[in-house]
Amino acid sequence: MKAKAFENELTYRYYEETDDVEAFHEAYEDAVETVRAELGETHDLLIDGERVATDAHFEVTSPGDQTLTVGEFAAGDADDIDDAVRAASAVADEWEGFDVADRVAIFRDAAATMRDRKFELAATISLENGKNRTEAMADVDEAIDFLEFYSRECERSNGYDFDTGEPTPGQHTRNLLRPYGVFGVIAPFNFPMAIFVGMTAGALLTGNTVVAKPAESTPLIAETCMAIMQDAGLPDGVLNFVTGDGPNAGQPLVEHEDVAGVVFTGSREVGLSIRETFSEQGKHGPVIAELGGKNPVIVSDAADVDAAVEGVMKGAFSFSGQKCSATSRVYVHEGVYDEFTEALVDETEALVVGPATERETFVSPVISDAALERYESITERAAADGTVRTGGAVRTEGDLEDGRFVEPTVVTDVPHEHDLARDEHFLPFVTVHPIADLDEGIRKSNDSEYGLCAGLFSEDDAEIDRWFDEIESGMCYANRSQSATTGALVQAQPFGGWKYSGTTGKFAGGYWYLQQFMREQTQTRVE
Ligand SMILES: NC(=O)c1ccc[n+]([C@@H]2O[C@H](COP(=O)([O-])OP(=O)(O)OC[C@H]3O[C@@H](n4cnc5c(N)ncnc54)[C@H](O)[C@@H]3O)[C@@H](O)[C@H]2O)c1
Ligand SMILES: N[C@@H](CCC=O)C(=O)O
Repeated sequence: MKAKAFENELTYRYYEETDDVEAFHEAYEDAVETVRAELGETHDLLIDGERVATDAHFEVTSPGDQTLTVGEFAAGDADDIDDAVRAASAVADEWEGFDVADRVAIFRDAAATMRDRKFELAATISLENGKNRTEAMADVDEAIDFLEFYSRECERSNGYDFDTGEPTPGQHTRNLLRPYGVFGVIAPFNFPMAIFVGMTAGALLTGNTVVAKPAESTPLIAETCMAIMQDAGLPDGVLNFVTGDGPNAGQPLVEHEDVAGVVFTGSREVGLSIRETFSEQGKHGPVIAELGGKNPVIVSDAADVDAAVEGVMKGAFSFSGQKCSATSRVYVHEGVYDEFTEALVDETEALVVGPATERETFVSPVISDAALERYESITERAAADGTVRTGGAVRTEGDLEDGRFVEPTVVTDVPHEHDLARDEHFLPFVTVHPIADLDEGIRKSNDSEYGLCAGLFSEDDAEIDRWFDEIESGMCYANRSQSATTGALVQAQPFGGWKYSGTTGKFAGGYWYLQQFMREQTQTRVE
């Protein structure tokens, strides 16, 4: 059955197709200047529609230039979380009672505002989390797509409310999905707009109220999006916003007795600990968690090697590998291993490492000092236990001096069983391994606790069919030179993982996502 067409927001592609790429760059660069001039403010929480100041604050600086203060943000704690959850509980019945058309209208209005302000939003993302301009705009586009797609799905299903008829005379029946109550939304830094907006809208459109906590390194774009949704007409208390860190704001949110469900995207460790907490507390509501990946790509001897090199390079190094979907291990048929590896090294060495806002930059900064230290540690181990074919150094020259810049790194000669090829590093770091045949590639690809994204390069249809059948992965891409494993589009490529890459087996941006935020009820009235 064919799904109803959905038009994705594809901003950069639109400018390319209309032969007006220069206009894209000018609009973005103007927006960077405007946003930069407004950075450095102090930001409060939002609870019950009111701005709430805290005594303690934390500073966020730009990863590409740590002398640039993005802002001072309220350090929310357990008391703030309690106030926010109480506010969300107080309006839960009222919000559930909203007509689905009225809820949808609010989120469509928010999508329209984001569309109008997309260059400002992309510039904010670049300055706050270090994404280059095309990656930042893709983040904005995906947020708009989530709002439009989830709105369409709520409308199409009449808010998941069905008149199930009169099965026997006099029994009038209705089957519907109803919200759980208050949802905690806990977001990661790496898609600070799309994932924050997508999870928040998922919970709210389905009639839950929300307390949202963004990642501590990206509160500004989250606050901007929260304000857009609030201004689009959300009643006070329906969406509450608490900035702060994991232990002091995230953990109390998860543990709060009136929080019925949590939607989380982030590391496996934190996601599983949230599920554990729910289980220990005897909570019955859902923990919808999208977690990490260790995404394999197979390059067969029947591959277009140039396409494979391009796909792996983009999959591994876009946004400096800080994507759960990043290509991180490549299994290459020994017949094309040398050709592939040498070309990958050449292409990687041609990539520009630089500030996110520079036009030529491909490899932008990494998010934190911890990420920088992790890079130093894994590249040292790669040099000791294998061969660093290119990369391996922290870059500090010229205008990179005040940022956290590292070289994209290609490593060979570490065994498939090595930690470097098994653990998620979330950095521009890829290992390449020779294989004898597709069997070995599939076996090694599947030999992982993760199952998020996978790629195959082969011109042989029988190999592709077999790989689709046998690969243990949520997202499977064959011959995708635009990126071997990253860059899913809402509706056509719903995003999620198997095994430890997710807790529910249902994917964001897909047809079975929203139902997770609701529980079923059957009503029978005898007249
Ligand atoms: N599968 C997906 O769709 C997907 C998408 C994006 C990122 N990710 C994963 O996210 C990770 C990177 O993001 P990150 O570094 O922001 O992840 P993280 O787990 O460190 O943090 C995510 C969020 O959890 C909060 N948090 C931390 N400790 C907490 C606790 N004890 N209780 C409650 N909340 C807590 C953080 O403050 C942050 O808001 C990677 O593992 C990546 O693979 C997965
Ligand atoms: N949805 C994004 C990844 C989100 C996680 O980091 C992609 O498809 O690349």
